[in-house]
Amino acid sequence: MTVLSERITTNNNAFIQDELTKSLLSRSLRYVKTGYPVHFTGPSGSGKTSIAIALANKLKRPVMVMHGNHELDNKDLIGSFSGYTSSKVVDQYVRSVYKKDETVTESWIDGRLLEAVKKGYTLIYDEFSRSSPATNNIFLSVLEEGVLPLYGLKSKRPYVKVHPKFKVIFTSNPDEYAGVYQTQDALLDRLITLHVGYKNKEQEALILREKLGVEKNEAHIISNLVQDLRKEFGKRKGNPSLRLSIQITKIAKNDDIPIKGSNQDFQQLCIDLLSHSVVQGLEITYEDANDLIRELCKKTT
Ligand SMILES: Nc1ncnc2c1ncn2[C@@H]1O[C@H](COP(=O)(O)OP(=O)(O)OP(=O)(O)O)[C@@H](O)[C@H]1O
Repeated sequence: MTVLSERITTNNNAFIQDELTKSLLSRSLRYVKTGYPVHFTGPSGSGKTSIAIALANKLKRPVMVMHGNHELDNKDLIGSFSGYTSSKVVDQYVRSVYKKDETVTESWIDGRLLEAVKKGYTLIYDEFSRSSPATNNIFLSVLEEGVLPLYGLKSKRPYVKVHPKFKVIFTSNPDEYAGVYQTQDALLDRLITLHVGYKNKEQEALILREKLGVEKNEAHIISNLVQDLRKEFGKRKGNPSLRLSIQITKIAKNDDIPIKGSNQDFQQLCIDLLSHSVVQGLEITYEDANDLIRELCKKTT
């Protein structure tokens, strides 16, 4: 279980807000505060999880992060019995009298959703569409009726009431819906879905500068290169993401590789980090992908 109790402070983890991001964050905060769960959707590495964490931090409650996956089930969400505990009292106050009192109780461990719902945490349900619809169904009662049904829990009450401060923020990648689980319309109908797209050149360069402390022209070289590659991709899937721009910048900075399109070490670094996605996305050979990346690097100088 991941409970993020500290606010993000280090520069590396800084959440950089350009005008668009600021606006998205303040609009989503308004919706969450009014009681509507927000769902950030967009391609891989576009910043969905980062904005979800930034939004959760604004709510100033403990934050719990849960990652969707096909094995997640009601036991993970509600909880389960983990075994038995027994206690024994032996009373031999009077030597000739032996009295034994033994109690055996099943021990229960709260699941993540139950804990968050009871304690009023902010739950980030990252990549929720990777979990099966049967698992996600439980969110319908939480969001609609404000109760969490306690299947399998041998308690007198069949549900717990949702804490008034409990909030949930969802993220998903629409590219992953195909071939995985179809997102349930009933659940989506209860969420305010906001699209998080790739940043433009300026936004991406700003993040590289402020997060990693590179010079303005260096940040632009990397953001231009990645943006030019995105143009080559057009509407194809697997576009190079902000995550890749960050990786290139971090490695170049860490290893003193000059961030210059004409520098061979820099070109090689870009080839190493970008060629696989270029081969997959553009369906070309590694040789062609390497040539393309090298040419685009040279253009950035
Ligand atoms: N506004 C921002 N400021 C600083 N860093 C950011 C910002 N947005 C995204 N990042 C960084 O970009 C990278 C990708 O972001 P993130 O993990 O949030 O994307 P994602 O859309 O959730 O990706 P995935 O779908 O692959 O999980 C991370 O390293 C994150 O720290």
